[in-house]
Amino acid sequence: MEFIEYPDREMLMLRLASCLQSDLGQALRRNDRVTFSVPGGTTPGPVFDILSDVDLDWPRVDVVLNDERWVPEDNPRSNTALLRARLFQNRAAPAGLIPLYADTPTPEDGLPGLIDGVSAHLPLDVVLLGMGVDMHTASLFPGADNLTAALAKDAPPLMAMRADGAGEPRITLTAPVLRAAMHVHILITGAEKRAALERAATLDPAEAPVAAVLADAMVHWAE
Ligand SMILES: O=C(O)[C@H](O)[C@@H](O)[C@H](O)[C@H](O)COP(=O)(O)O
Repeated sequence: MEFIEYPDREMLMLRLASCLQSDLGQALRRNDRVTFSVPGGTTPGPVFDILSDVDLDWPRVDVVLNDERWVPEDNPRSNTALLRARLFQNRAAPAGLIPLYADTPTPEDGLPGLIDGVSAHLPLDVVLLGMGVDMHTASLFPGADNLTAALAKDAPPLMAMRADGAGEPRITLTAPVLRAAMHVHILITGAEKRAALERAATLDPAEAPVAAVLADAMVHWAE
């Protein structure tokens, strides 16, 4: 794991966007199309704003969320809506979107079609992840009913997850798919998440799911 500390959040977002642009550009020189996986949540918006206007062959980039809450795009909790508002703008507007939501009553009903869609774009080339203070990443939550299955080497690429049993239904990329990416970046801010990340580095993924992807990750942090 490489840990990079930035003097402030503005510099963090600028330098991380530059790293991602470089990794994506490298992948585009090797492949006709590249797959870029990104988080939802409240932290990555500024990186998306910067990335949306960097010089890349965006029509050859396919974007897939790390995870999605099982809500339609008109719901304020939708990560897909976040991407449309903050990343699929400017030069990045023509990038492809690999869906992680389908209009079915439950995630389990939508999974087969979504798995087909994601599988056609594996392995991931560049992954940006967030992390919660509980050391979850994507929707791989400590204590989730099927976390063991989502961490297993033979996990399917996507699984339905619930944070704690009856929690909000979500769909998440699983640990082996995230770990197999050519470049893995983790974006965290604040002292609490730094402490949580340092703790996660000493724990098993069953207790700290982010530990499943730390080994080859580049962690980007500012206060
Ligand atoms: O759907 C989501 O919320 C994300 O994919 C999730 O894994 C996120 O990265 C962490 O929960 C951190 O979220 P914040 O950036 O809001 O702290």
